[in-house]
Amino acid sequence: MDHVFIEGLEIETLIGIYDWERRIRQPLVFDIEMAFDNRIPAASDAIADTLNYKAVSKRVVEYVSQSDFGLVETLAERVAQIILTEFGVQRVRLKLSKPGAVRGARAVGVMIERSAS
Ligand SMILES: Nc1nc2c(c(=O)[nH]1)N=C([C@H](O)[C@@H](O)CO)CN2
Repeated sequence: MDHVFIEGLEIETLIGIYDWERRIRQPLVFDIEMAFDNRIPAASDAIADTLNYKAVSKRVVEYVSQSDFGLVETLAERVAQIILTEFGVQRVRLKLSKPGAVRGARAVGVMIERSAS
């Protein structure tokens, strides 16, 4: 299966379960893989025939930067649903990393894979 991907998309937002986290903004990093048949846009060489990674990135930044969830799990699910429903993607794999949240770890977070129903 072919994919359009977005790697290392860093977005600052309000996220976390602790009181001190409710008062600051923290960086999150998104790695996103979206199933998409590469042969369709390759046949026409037209941006209209592809899954536009710039448009998806813009929408994810807009949503995440205005969100204020406690858990990374909740945010990951919401972003995956936006990609499936608003961009007509059949399957999305999403890794949400919270760098610096745990001392000694480069990042922690979740990885999910969801399909359009
Ligand atoms: N599975 C999760 N574990 C934890 C989360 C989370 O969102 N999902 N969040 C926290 C805190 O907000 C943490 O990131 C602060 O350092 C702890 N565990």
